[in-house]
Amino acid sequence: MECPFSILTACPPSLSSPSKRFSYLYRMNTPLIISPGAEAYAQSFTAPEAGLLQEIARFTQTAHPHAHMLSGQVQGKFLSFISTIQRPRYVLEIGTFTGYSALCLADGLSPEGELHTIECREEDATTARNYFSKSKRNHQIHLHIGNAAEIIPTLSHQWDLVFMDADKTGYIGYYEQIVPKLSKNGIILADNVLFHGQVMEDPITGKNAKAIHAFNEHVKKDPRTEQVLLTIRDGLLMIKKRAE
Ligand SMILES: C[S@@+](CC[C@H](N)C(=O)[O-])C[C@H]1O[C@@H](n2cnc3c(N)ncnc32)[C@H](O)[C@@H]1O
Repeated sequence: MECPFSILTACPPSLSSPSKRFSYLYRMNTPLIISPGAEAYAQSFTAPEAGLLQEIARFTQTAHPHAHMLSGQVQGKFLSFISTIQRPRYVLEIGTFTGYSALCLADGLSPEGELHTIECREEDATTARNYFSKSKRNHQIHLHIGNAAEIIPTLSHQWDLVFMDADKTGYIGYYEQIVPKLSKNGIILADNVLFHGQVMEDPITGKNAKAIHAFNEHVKKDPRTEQVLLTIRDGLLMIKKRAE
């Protein structure tokens, strides 16, 4: 009997072969490090997305050639939970894409809070801006267009919550820019730290997987912080300052 949360139920019935189903799930934001069945099960037992997030996800999955970059429902809800529990004043996101994760991170902003999100691709920034304008948080969202490494030093806030989700070779640099500006109970969440499982290869061959592994090592050795690597989606590294 077919498991109700197997790869089959997560795919349109027209996709008959396993390879077609895997490629469908990859495009639909399911990096294969987590089994597609487990991902489908997790999605079905995660609270549904708000209407605007559904709209962004639908648009991205049908119209964007890099739809797999979208955080998606499970990770998005996790970001939203952290934000609503923490009630941050200042949130930083590196890698806006079409705006999905930014709106999740904005969920818990305090009334005077600000979310700063950075995107280098004009086209994606325009898409995100359009969706932000439909959100009740629009007045609290500051979208910066350009290279994150140059923009971060121009922002003088103490960050309560940071989501790092851009070019993987930049992670160590972003981390070093952010740690001195992390608030006392601030949290950094770094995405794709399993890099589709490629960080576990020996030797690691891909440029991005190498950069991510170097980042994971860098954080592990840093006496200023401590971290937990969560196997959500493509891996999320949650980092905070060490208690003094
Ligand atoms: C994985 S996507 C972000 C996905 C988004 N956080 C979400 O969950 O929907 C990465 C984004 O980072 C942007 N990006 C890559 N390098 C960048 C850089 N150096 N500065 C700013 N944005 C960058 C890319 O254009 C892309 O839109």
